[in-house]
Amino acid sequence: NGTTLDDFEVISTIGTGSYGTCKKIKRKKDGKVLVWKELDYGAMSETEKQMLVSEVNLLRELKSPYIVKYYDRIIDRARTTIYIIMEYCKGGDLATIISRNKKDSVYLDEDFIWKILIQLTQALQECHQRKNGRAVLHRDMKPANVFLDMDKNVKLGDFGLARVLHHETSFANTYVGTPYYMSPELVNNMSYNEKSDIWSMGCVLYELCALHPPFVASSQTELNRKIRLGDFDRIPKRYSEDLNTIISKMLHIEVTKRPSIEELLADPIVVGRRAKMD
Ligand SMILES: CNC(=O)c1c(C)[nH]c(/C=C2\C(=O)Nc3ccc(Cl)cc32)c1C
Repeated sequence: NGTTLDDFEVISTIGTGSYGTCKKIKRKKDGKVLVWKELDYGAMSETEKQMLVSEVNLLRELKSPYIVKYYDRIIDRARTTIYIIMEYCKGGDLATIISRNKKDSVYLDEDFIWKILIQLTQALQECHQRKNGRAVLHRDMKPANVFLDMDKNVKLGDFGLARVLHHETSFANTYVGTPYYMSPELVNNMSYNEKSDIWSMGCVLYELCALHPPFVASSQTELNRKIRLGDFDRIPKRYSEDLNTIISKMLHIEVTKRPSIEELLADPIVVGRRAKMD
């Protein structure tokens, strides 16, 4: 592709994480506002670079109104940096929204939470539909990886990139943040599967209601114990039994009892709510 860095103007830096830096940019030819993620692959092994390439290619394949749109990529060999150009999500990330509402002690509206529930489920449906045999598991669904566009529609971001960068050997593995959203099967060192994404989605939706994760502890060991037990308080009473029922189903500690994406979308409660929204 003929895209170069000169085709864009950097407006501001949005965030910096273990993955690299996210910047708000403007495309000069038409003024369109986008973002790019700058990833320095200088310290990556050949394997990690291959993984990064395949993750970016997967991102290109995923087409859903509820997944951040991939536009292009630029490779600057002189700076060993890859720039991944994606859509701008004006509403920001759910982690910021949750912490702001928590600070102001303001609960989020139930309708807003249902909209996120339904759109996140549809985003995962796109991921789990096997792409040429490969299911793209998100692996790192958490409030900081769920974004909103200017109409407050969900944009699921940060796919396998997180996995590539948390690849044990890369520097990015300097462990940041507590794994509140780790599923029981992962705590028990079993394999990650589609149902693990359902569990994480349940944690995100629970946190949107309660403004804190379902399982909180001051140590990893204590957190693992709580996750294994699977006991959590009901979401605040201002929220309906229907919402509590659906979120509780997603947080079933037994993988087999946890609904799949298809089962969630076919659940009468979800069907009923979607009918009211469309
Ligand atoms: C407080 N959060 C923000 O201000 C914010 C805004 C306005 N946008 C973002 C993030 C993204 C954004 O705007 N587009 C994105 C595409 C992919 C990924 Cl992984 C992230 C983004 C963030 C974190």
